[in-house]
Amino acid sequence: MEKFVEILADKQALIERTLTLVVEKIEAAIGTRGRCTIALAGGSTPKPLYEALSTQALPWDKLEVFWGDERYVPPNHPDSNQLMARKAWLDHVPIPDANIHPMPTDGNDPDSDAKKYHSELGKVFQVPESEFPVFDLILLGMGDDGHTASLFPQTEALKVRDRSITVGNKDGQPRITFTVPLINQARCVMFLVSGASKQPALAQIFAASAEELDYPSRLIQPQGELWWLLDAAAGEKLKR
Ligand SMILES: O=C1O[C@H](COP(=O)(O)O)[C@@H](O)[C@H](O)[C@H]1O
Repeated sequence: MEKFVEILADKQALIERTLTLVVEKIEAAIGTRGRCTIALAGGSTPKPLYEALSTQALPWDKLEVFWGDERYVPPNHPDSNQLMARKAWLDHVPIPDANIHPMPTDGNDPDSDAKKYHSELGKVFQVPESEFPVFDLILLGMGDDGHTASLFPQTEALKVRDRSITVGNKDGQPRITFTVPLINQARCVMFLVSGASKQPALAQIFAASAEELDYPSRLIQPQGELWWLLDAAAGEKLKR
């Protein structure tokens, strides 16, 4: 793993730097492999990044878009990570619908929907279901509690090692999420973190030792590049 940590002056600088890196990674993947497989983060932090991506001229038909996690709500629900990314970015660029792979969340069976998405990954990546696909780029956020994707502290989802997709648990509510081994297979993982409320968790995640099950983002150690992109408010204490 190659690890990079950057602390940017403010949220705007964070978004601009991330935009540059994401465009570089997309172009490099398409140049090398003919397509780019990307997984998107939800939450509030990446929205301006997605808005900025919507203004770029990229070979959109070469992008295969997935989500790293999803709230278990219908796709038109205000909490849907898919809806946010579509409104901010995907609805504004000529990306074929077949290249957009939302997590199924409108049934009544999160376990079965997690299995369906696992199968969908196998088909798009053309790997047997027993193997973990290798994403070109996985975008992640981090919650104030150190969770990433829908891998929440002290939950069963953190221990899943035999499949790509599982059911997360946010205060008793199910979510669909990438598992740790799937994320760790990626060529590049980028954390995008903004705001002072993230400082306590970041201190634990960057500490020499801390309980991984309490701070799930510590479990993210990809075989490729790991980027931590922070604004000054989030990264202030890490500078000292
Ligand atoms: O619930 C979620 O939270 C995290 C962090 O979100 P943020 O609002 O603090 O940026 C996010 O990465 C995840 O995808 C989302 O479902």
